[in-house]
Amino acid sequence: MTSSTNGSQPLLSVRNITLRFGGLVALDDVSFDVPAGQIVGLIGPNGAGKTTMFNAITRLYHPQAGEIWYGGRNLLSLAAHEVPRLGIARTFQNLALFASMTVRDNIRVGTHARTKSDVFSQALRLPWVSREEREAEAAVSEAIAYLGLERVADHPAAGLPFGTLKRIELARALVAKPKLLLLDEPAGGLNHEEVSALGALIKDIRERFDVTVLLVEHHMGLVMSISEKVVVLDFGKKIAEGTPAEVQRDPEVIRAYLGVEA
Ligand SMILES: Nc1ncnc2c1ncn2[C@@H]1O[C@H](COP(=O)(O)OP(=O)(O)OP(=O)(O)O)[C@@H](O)[C@H]1O
Repeated sequence: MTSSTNGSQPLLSVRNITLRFGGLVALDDVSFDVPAGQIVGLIGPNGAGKTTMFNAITRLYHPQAGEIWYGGRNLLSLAAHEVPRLGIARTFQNLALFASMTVRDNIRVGTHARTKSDVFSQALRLPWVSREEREAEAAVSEAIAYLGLERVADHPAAGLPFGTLKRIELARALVAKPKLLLLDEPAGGLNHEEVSALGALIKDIRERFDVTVLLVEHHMGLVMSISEKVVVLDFGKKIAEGTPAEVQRDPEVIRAYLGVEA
């Protein structure tokens, strides 16, 4: 196994996570750190456990063992609904948008993670509620412009091209003002030009929004070109961790991908 080369503090620290579905061990004693400010790739063949790891971090799945530390808190002691308020946002492999809602309304859903108003304070029209609403609305418009969605902003999401839907999901994650952005196969279904534009976009997002990125992706060119560090899973186990160059020449990784001894 290779070592990673970084000096920054971890924003996310996954410690000895084991998660089983009945007899199937989807994650087997997996540990890794996501240093603050970095782009970290989480890769592995189909069924390796990548999405399961995202679902464990966001509390949709419940690991049987281990800890997930984020900014001094063990996420496993929290409920799923508490996670977005900590500044963790995600996109989904199979998109999770509301088809009949407009693009703008879909993106606005992401702002609920950052606002603190409830039905009572909204009903009373407390002054901070309208300020919060104005700020949220400005963030929605900013994300629409940043991701080039102005032309479709008032269209329903249904029927829009796949690449556009992916950008809408990204906009929805960004308006939540995340500190940690979990991207699940953002390049899936995109063409060659769209993938290279996406690489530049993810790097720009990291700078502009000051986020840390954990990226699940099958597109090796993308992962290797933008990640500072790559973690490799195979059949639920971590088989390698290191810089893209270290991981690419790791015999275990080559074996896992090619199915042959290196
Ligand atoms: N809800 C579930 N119930 C039962 N088994 C599951 C569930 N979710 C995932 N699995 C199983 O856990 C294993 C890991 O799946 P997971 O989706 O995390 O892999 P992945 O690395 O994301 O794969 P892919 O690259 O194909 O998306 C697989 O064997 C999968 O069938």
